[in-house]
Amino acid sequence: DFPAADKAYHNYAEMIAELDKAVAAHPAIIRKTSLGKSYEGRDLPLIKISDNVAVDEDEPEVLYGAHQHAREHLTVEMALYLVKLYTDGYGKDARITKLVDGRELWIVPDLNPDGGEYDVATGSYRNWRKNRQPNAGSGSVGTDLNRNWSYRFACCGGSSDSPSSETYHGPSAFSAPEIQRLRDFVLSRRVGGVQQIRTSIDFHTFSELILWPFGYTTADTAAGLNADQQAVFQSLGTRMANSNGYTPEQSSDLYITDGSIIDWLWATQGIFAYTFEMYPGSNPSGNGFYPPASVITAQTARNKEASLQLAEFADCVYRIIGKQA
Ligand SMILES: CC(C)C[C@H](NS(N)(=O)=O)C(=O)O
Ligand SMILES: [Ca+2]
Ligand SMILES: [Ca+2]
Ligand SMILES: [Zn+2]
Repeated sequence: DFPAADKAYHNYAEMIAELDKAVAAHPAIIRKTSLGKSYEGRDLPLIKISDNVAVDEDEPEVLYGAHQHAREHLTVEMALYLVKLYTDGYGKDARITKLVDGRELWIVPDLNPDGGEYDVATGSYRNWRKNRQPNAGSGSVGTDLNRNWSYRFACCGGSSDSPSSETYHGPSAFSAPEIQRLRDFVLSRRVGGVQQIRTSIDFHTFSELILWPFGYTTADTAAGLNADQQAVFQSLGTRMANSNGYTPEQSSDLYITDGSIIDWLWATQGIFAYTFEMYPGSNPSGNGFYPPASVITAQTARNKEASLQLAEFADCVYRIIGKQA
């Protein structure tokens, strides 16, 4: 479990219990199902929040994801914050109510439960990043889930071929079961050949950044990402950054990554997908991946406005540059 001082962070069982509490309290608007299982067999919970939640209605869909990287525990707290925001606010806050009535909101609170549990298993942090899948022919364990997506997989020096590396991309794209499960869910949201999910945030820590595609190239525009689309990404990214004080930039401005989730979500599904790197902004005296539990409330609420904007623009993201699709 987490070190005693950090007990306010939710371990896997506590996270599941928190989700079940929300479902019990608001059954008309929230439903918990599953993406399937992690490598070690843990359930990967999938949350849907919407009016008539059991019905697939013709409403723009939004995906919030968290915890691809094990040590980035604050992102699980961010996902739980969003669950509470959209359920406790329903029927009370007009803006929240309008979104829950007019959108279908998907939240994946924990894509890497095996890594997260391993990181805290001894009561002292292990600084673990990857999943817990063994690598054939190697003593090293784990694939970097944010390098295992298939778009431009291992193309450009943005990941490692070495199983012992923190950014090991895995033996092939989609080799990690957790990534297969999230891929399958996103593909299942193609209805009549049209992807219903319009916008997405993948939460990470740290550095306080809002990042948009592409990660695999420093070029602002490229095949599959034209000037209008780049302008949309930049405009919405900047607007969200104005609300939370993060720095908005193209993902590759930080460093080149290949096989990342947002490149796949955009290039293959046309989803306006962002990576949020949360608090802290820089590496303090300690370890930036383990901020004290005392910051959870402020640093999750800090992303309220941006999270709502992402959902509000999901009906037509091009509106933000004054255009239609
Ligand atoms: C999304 C990219 C550009 C940054 C991310 N950084 S993290 N969250 O692993 O420290 C990563 O390396 O996956
Ligand atoms: Ca609905
Ligand atoms: Ca729908
Ligand atoms: Zn990360």
